Amino acid sequence: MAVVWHKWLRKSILSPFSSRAFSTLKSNPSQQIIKSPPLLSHDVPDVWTSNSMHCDPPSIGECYMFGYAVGTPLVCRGYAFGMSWVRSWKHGCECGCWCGCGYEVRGVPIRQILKKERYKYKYGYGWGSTGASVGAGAGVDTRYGVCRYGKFLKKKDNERRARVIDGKSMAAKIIAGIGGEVIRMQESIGKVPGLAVILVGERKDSETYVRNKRKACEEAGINFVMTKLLNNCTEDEVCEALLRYNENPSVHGILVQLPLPHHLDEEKILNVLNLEKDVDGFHPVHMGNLAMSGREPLFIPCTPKGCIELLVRSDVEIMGKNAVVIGRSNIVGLPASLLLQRHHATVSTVHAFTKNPEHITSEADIVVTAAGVPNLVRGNWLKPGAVVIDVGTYPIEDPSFEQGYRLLGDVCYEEAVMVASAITPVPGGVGPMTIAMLLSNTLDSAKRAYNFG
Ligand SMILES: NC(=O)C1=CN([C@@H]2O[C@H](COP(=O)(O)OP(=O)(O)OC[C@H]3O[C@@H](n4cnc5c(N)ncnc54)[C@H](OP(=O)(O)O)[C@@H]3O)[C@@H](O)[C@H]2O)C=CC1
Ligand SMILES: Nc1nc(=O)c2c([nH]1)NC[C@@H]1CN(c3ccc(C(=O)N[C@@H](CCC(=O)O)C(=O)O)cc3)C=[N+]21
Repeated sequence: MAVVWHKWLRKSILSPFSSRAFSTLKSNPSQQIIKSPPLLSHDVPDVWTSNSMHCDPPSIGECYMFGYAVGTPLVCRGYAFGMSWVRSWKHGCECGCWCGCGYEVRGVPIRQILKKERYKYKYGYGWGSTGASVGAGAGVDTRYGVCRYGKFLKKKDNERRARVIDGKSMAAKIIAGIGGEVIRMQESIGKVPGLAVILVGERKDSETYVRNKRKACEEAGINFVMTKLLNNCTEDEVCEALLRYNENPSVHGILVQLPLPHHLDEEKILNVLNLEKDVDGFHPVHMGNLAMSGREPLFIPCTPKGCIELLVRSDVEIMGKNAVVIGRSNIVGLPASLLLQRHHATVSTVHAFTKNPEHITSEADIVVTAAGVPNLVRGNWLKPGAVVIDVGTYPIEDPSFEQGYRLLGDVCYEEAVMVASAITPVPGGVGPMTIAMLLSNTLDSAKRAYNFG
């Protein structure tokens, strides 16, 4: 492979690098949309952390390279690029190299990583080359942190950075308000709202989300109960637990934590849930009412409701704006589109079969993305000044984090923050608001049950 690389280098050394590299990248948008497998490992072998000129890939994957390197099968999925420059002046020259890649190195999704090397020679000419570091893709450079490149390089970091929409503190305020209402309820009628959660299996991320829900309930004074079932439990066991909560008058909201293990029929189970306690708002009756004008659903799904709250509380006008929702799932994308439409936005949907998603997205004033694909939305997908709500939460194993994993959003944050006017972080954006909305739905349900205004 090194031989091919050198041939190509000789042929291309005089060609202008950057425009070619980026236009090739741009004209191949499909390379940017690669769905990652679930729960990945961080093991990048040492060979990728050396910066030698040698680059025999240890295994075959997909890789696309630009600049002074050839498209080569490698362990890097997505794309990698490398480029060199030589700038000469009267008595010397400057040269250097950049290399980087996107998406995945040995299955590890990463933000755009860049290594930048720069050399100055006082006399004569020289060239910087990304050498084997290009050949090796950015696996070499995962240690160097997040890059800014191309047009993003030109902006100063502290200028034009988007406002960060702080979902965590917004949610804390909402939960405190709910707490106040719970006290009022308790003092007037001696009752408090109750939330029941059914958790099947041992997914670490689900356990964290449920733990966060319990903690929020405790803060607000909402009674929290949970049934934990084994991964291999039967449908009947789940339904029995559901039926018990359906009948229990001190439970006003029931949530079956998704995803369920594959052997369980989600639709069948959710159909058992009492409509008046379906605080997730997933039942077709709630969705139907959400979709039809002039009707009010009993419950609005928590995540899309949280997205709207984030926009409204950040003073982002929705009416008359172009909104793009990436994803069309029953629990996030579809209800988010319906809700935005209710708020009089003009809504486009982008999904896995959408052609030119970056073009559609780049016309949006508001982008809500819920695909579950890390780094799907790049800086150049966004209209300058757009507001970005990143719903995506993609867990990747990371032993350095307390829970053993960390979360990635759908948006390449470091790029988007230079283009957007406001953006939600992951974590700390939509997630906490989802929980606040769950509590709000539970409070509403209890108020309805006790006819308490
Ligand atoms: N922060 C929070 O509170 C919450 C976060 N989430 C997160 O949001 C994300 C989405 O969740 P959910 O809706 O349940 O996921 P689903 O997998 O059910 O749906 C994903 C949607 O994204 C679309 N999609 C997938 N890949 C692409 C792509 N490359 N380009 C464009 N569209 C794509 C799919 O299209 P198609 O329909 O064509 O397959 C589908 O409509 C996940 O990361 C999830 O963890 C979910 C709930 C709450
Ligand atoms: N029936 C059902 N209803 C849901 O609403 C539901 C579900 N199933 N299954 C999974 C998704 C996902 N979801 C999240 C909730 C909280 C955070 C959350 O608290 N996130 C924190 C970080 C959490 C962490 O540290 O891992 C944050 O973004 O700051 C994230 C995601 C609800 N969902």
